[in-house]
Amino acid sequence: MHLQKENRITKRLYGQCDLFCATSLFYFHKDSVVQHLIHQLKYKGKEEIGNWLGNWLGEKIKTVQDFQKTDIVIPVPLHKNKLKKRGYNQVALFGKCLARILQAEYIDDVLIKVKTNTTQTQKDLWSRFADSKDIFSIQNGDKIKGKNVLLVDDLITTGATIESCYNQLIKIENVRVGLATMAYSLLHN
Ligand SMILES: O=P(O)(O)OC[C@H]1O[C@H](OP(=O)(O)OP(=O)(O)O)[C@H](O)[C@@H]1O
Repeated sequence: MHLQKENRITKRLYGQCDLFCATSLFYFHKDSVVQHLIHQLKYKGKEEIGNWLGNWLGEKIKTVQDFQKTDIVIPVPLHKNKLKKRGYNQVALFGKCLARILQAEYIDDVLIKVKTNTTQTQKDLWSRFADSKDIFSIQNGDKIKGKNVLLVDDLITTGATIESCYNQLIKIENVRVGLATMAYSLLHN
């Protein structure tokens, strides 16, 4: 997907997010190995899976011109309560690997999650968008002024989470946003 500037992700987010690059390492299907992997990473303490997936995707995108434009990698944040409970952000190692390989900076104190939403996983499309609105915010915005930011997450389903993050990031002057995720769900296509 990383080789096509227009791909399933940019099409899904068309009109919502204008991205300088977008890719996902895997497609996500219910009851698949990928679902199992992400489940282990998120809920079973297998944090190191993020490293492995980050290196894997990093090696694929490091020679692609659009991804080379990345200055900063920013993870979709967890709310502080969830971070405390889980012990780690499941996309942190993934993002750090991508930052290292793309020779970019990893920054996790600009985009923050200010409201808790209930897990997206059990919701219909409308609720996902309604509940994702205004749950993120920006602090220390100067750090990303004029930069190309690669936003990273584990999974895109409807794109509501990404759109909500995107809308915050572009509030900062001359920020451009790209996207890299571990998996992309075809469920809502
Ligand atoms: O594209 P979307 O429809 O927005 O869904 C994708 C989002 O849903 C999940 O988060 P969730 O808030 O459910 O995380 P949790 O499992 O930690 O509660 C996942 O980690 C993505 O961030």
